Amino acid sequence: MTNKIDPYKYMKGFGNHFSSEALQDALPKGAILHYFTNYFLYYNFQTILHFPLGQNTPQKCPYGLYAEQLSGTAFTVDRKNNQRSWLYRIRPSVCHQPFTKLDSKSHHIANKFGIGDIHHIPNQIRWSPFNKLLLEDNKKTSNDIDFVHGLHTLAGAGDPTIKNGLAIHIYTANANMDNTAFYNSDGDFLIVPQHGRLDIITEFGCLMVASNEIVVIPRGIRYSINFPDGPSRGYVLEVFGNHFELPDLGPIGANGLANPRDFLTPVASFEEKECDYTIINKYAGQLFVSKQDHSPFDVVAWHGNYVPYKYDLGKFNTVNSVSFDHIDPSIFTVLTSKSAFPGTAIADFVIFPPRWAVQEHTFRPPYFHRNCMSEFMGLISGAYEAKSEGFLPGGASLHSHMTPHGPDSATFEKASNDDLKPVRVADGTMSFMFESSLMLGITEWGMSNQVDIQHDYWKAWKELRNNFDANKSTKGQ
Ligand SMILES: O=C(O)Cc1cc(O)ccc1O
Ligand SMILES: [Fe+2]
Repeated sequence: MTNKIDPYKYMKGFGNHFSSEALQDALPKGAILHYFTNYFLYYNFQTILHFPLGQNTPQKCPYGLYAEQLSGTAFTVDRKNNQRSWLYRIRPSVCHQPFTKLDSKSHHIANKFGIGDIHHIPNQIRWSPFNKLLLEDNKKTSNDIDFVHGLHTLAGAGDPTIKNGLAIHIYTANANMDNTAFYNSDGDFLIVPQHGRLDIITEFGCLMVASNEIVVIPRGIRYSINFPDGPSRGYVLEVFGNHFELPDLGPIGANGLANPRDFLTPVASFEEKECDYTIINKYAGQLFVSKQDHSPFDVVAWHGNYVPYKYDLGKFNTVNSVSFDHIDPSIFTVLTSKSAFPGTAIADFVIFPPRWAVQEHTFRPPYFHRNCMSEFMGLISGAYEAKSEGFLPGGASLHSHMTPHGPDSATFEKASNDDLKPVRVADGTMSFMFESSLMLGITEWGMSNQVDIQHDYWKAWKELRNNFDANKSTKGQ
């Protein structure tokens, strides 16, 4: 049995406490045993009245469902940060056979990010689009790589076992996860599809996620991904610590950047399916597999604030300088996963959306800089304003701690001489940055010949000439 509700309906809001029922009254409304006295007729009777009382664990749940809590934060976390959802399901998740570990050779997920485990390199690094995987990976044909097996860890720092750190994965895949679901115990996935839509079935409902949208699936939530457009590619930012939240707005005020009501969470939708089902779990960077005899997507109703959600990057409300100078890219932060140090993220998800550039007497593209943070960038479509060539959709770059970088020679030359009228920047393009306070290292795979590292990337800045003339001052103009 499946419910008749359109599975791709969404509820709006970020951090809301949602309630959703695929069958009417599947959420426990609570029951109160009420002693009712009718003085006129001189008899007492007892009745059960149904009130809209928010009970989570009634003695018996509606429709014979099981109640199950999914905690996204410790029980004792302060109320404003506490995240949990209650799921009312045909069977509790515990109905599965024991997990067994998958051979690490059967997948490409890394679990060690320490010194000596992966490559920490101070050079500027750029990868051409990750194209090779579908054809060459493990000699598989282009017909049989699902999302989990198409995941390749490219970079990372920290350790999921101490809930501190992040990993960056690239996926290229085309096969549906038939009768297979995945959940991650290590961290939350922020998925950036670059090519091809993701048709995602989750315990909370279904999401269709296209390029220029992102989806966040917090740890523990089970899901399957299908690829309705065939071979697909994208980036994944996994954070091991705090969940993603909207950045504070400070002097910007109460509105702007990613507006909360543009985040979409699916409505409840379920299937009652008895069949051989495989559950894959990423646990401490290893994959474990378990069998069960039914679909895990059997949640008939749920309520809570620990949920998957998607966001259309085209809805980002961009702010920037309307006078002069290039403002730091933190103005483009969509979501952040905070560390224990105020203002210092484990990972910020930052985008560079199409916008107007109007700054006067200003070098408008990104400046030359060295940063105490790691900057990993990817390109969804179009071209990035700081690079005239070589940074391509589906490719990536990494500029690590204190690694100098900035506009390439051609961009510098052009922007130093441009007529500074108001212009559209990056029309039709979308690039993004995963910026981290941790020092990112690159995995064996990220350095291997299965990817295309552009070894001449350093030449992007080679043509920057010495323009110095001690006798010539333009007074900064
Ligand atoms: O390096 C990059 O291209 C990202 C970036 C963009 C920007 O506008 C300012 C600083 C910065 O690191
Ligand atoms: Fe940068």
